[in-house]
Formats: sequence, structure tokens, C-alpha cells
Amino acid sequence: MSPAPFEDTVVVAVDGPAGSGKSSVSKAVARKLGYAYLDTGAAYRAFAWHAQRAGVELEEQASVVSALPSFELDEATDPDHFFVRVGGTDVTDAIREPAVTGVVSLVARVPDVRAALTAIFRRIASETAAPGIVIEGRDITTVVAPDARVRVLLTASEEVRMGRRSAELTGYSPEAVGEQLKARDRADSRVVDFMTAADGVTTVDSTELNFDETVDAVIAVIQSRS
Ligand SMILES: Nc1ncnc2c1ncn2[C@@H]1O[C@H](COP(=O)(O)OP(=O)(O)OP(=O)(O)O)[C@@H](O)[C@H]1O
Ligand SMILES: Nc1ccn([C@@H]2O[C@H](COP(=O)(O)O)[C@@H](O)[C@H]2O)c(=O)n1
Repeated sequence: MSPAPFEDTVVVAVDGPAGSGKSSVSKAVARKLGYAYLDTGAAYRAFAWHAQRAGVELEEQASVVSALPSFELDEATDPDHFFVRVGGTDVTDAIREPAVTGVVSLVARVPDVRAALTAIFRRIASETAAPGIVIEGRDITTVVAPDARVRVLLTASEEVRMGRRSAELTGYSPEAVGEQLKARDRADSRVVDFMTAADGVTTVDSTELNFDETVDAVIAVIQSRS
């Protein structure tokens, strides 16, 4: 399938491993530039939530695919008013729970799921009224929007990513949070390569940068392409 054209919109594609700052940094970049923001991981999480609710056998790909026709996703692209709904139920917080995080890779590895969600992402991007959109995930620079004007691989050392994530999830042990992050990266990288930058993709390594410096580094890449 060829990618949808985004002729009138500046598309900023951001990929990277778990905890690299894709969501928080992309959202801040979108706010600063007046762009829309699309969190594709949230859509995969929402589908995992939906598949669990539908009682499908997550280990069986055919069973996972059977939950696609009933998946009604409503995801906001306003970085100031973000929400995710499935069939009218607000799942914005529920999809961040470890119960969903622990199974999302099982649904994300299914080719039919990836094709269906990729089509949704391209539709959302092509319908945005904003002058630009920051789309973040794992395969945005390579599959969802390989022709994006700006393509960034946002990364940080595994140790730093684990530390940032466990600071966020205070109710869980740092060891458990770190193990889940590593296990998810291992599973996800069997399906998509988000650890190395594809040709034409600029790497922003935030290991030694604070949050604001990372946002500025991504904006500098965008400005260099304008
Ligand atoms: N440069 C930075 N310095 C300090 N903290 C940061 C930096 N970048 C991101 N963070 C923090 O790291 C945590 C993880 O960031 P975020 O949730 O945006 O990552 P992510 O790549 O979207 O993760 P996931 O793929 O697991 O959803 C957040 O608490 C965020 O505020
Ligand atoms: N483009 C993408 C985005 C996400 N995934 C899968 O969803 C999971 C959750 O993503 P987060 O960014 O919210 O952590 C992720 O672990 C992948 O399994 C994907 O496959 N492609």
C-alpha cells in the first residue's frame, strides 16, 4: 500500500524505544508549534484493551484479528486536550496500566492489526486542520509516513529510560518497571526496527539532555527542514 499524500501538512514522524520520551516530547513540540499530535502507541494500547475486553485469545493471531471489526477508536489530536475512547468509553488512563502495557506487543505483532491501524493513522493525519502534525510511534518514519518532511529517531540509553519510567510509575518496583520496558522493546523489535535510524532519519539522543533541551533539539531538526 502506498502512503497517503500529506501535501498541505508538515508531517513530523518520531520513532523510538519505550520510555525514550516520544509521547511527552512530541506533545510538547506540537504545543509549541501549534501542530496536531498523534500518539500511535495509544491506539495500539486501546486495541489491546478492546481485545482483552472482547475476551479474545491474545496469543492467537486469528483470535486477535476477530476483534478488529468491533474496534471503534476515537483519539484526540489536540495536544492540550488528549483523550482516547473506545466505543464511547474513555480509556485514556486505563491503557497506561501495566495490565495493558504487558500485552500490547501481542496485538501489535499481528500484520492485520498493523495494517488496520496504519490506515487509521493516515486518515487522521490527512484530515487534520492544523498546519502540521507530530506522529509518534515505532514505525512512523519507515511505514506510516516514510515521506514525512521531518523524520526523527528519539532515543536514550536503556538505563536512563528505565529510570525515567520508574520515576513516573511510583506504585511499582523499579525492577519490575525496568523488566517490563526491556521485555516490550525485545518483543516489539522483532516486528519493527526502531533502534537504528533508517536512511534520512535524524537521531536525537536525550541521554544527556533534560526535557526542555530535548524538545528544543527536535524543534531544531524541524526548523532545519523548513
Ligand atoms: N529528556 C528528558 N529528560 C528527563 N525526562 C524525560 C526526558 N524525556 C522524557 N522524559 C520523561 O520520561 C518519561 C517517559 O517519557 P514518555 O512517556 O514520553 O516516553 P515514550 O517514549 O512515549 O514511552 P512509551 O513508548 O513507553 O510510551 C516521562 O516521564 C517523561 O516526562
Ligand atoms: N507505531 C507503533 C506504536 C506502538 N506500537 C506498539 O504499541 C505499544 C505501546 O506503544 P507506546 O508508544 O505507547 O509505548 C508498543 O509497545 C508497541 O507494541 C507499535 O507497534 N507501533
